[in-house]
Amino acid sequence: MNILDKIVLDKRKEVDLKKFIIPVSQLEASVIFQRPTVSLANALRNSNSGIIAEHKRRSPSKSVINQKNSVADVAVGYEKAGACGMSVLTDGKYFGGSLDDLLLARASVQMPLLRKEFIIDEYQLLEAKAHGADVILLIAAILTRAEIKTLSELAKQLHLDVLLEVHDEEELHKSIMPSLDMLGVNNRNLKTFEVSLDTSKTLSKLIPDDFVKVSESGISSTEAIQELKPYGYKGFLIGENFMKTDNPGLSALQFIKSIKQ
Ligand SMILES: O=C(O)c1ccccc1NCC(=O)[C@H](O)[C@H](O)COP(=O)(O)O
Repeated sequence: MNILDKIVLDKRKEVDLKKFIIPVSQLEASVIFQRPTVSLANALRNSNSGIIAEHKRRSPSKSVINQKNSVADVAVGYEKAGACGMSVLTDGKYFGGSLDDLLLARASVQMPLLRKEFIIDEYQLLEAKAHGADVILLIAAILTRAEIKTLSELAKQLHLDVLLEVHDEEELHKSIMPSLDMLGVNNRNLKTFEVSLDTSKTLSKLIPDDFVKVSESGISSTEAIQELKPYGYKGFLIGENFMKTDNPGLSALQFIKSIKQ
């Protein structure tokens, strides 16, 4: 069984249990649920850095990345650095994240927040909104076309942006539909965990111009950004490169400054 299959099996159990503990009515009644959302797609269209900076403690490919910095400090640092948005991993078992992380980030910054999660159920969209997310991630590798349609259309009704993530051509062809805002190409091969920017380069020409293109994973230098921009990428999702340092906000600041030079 591959890592995504394992994560999805655990996620199904987790979501089914959570529905009993916190009913939808309670999520919808929260004050934060009514908050107006901010579009990450628009922020990326109008930016010349395009950085989406991620809060990431650990991952299946790296057992320890950062256990030290608080999510609030990281969020404030990323916003001051000029990031277009922040990605907050909310999976506990594999990434050491939580919905509390999302809430703490929301309480600390105004920039668009992406709930980085393995979304398989409409309930998780309501949770995302009730914890301050502006954007949700849908991963083509774990969803059918019908599920992508249902989830993305609900997200749009909730005024959430949708970032759809693909790893290959087949996932891309299966997923394209008008209810998506951004198309993310993940450079990490989830079987080997190897990263290659060639994945973004190869798939870029197959992504229609109506979608904001985002390159995800394995970006560790400003040269990589300069290499990807001619392929039409407006967004760059970076986690480990910032989080592995003592001061992720400062690291993002230096990175963004050097892109703009
Ligand atoms: O990061 C992993 O090891 C991983 C494994 C299995 C599924 C997803 C995984 N990562 C999620 C992400 O998409 C990345 O955290 C994100 O793109 C940032 O990547 P990086 O800059 O390489 O930390």
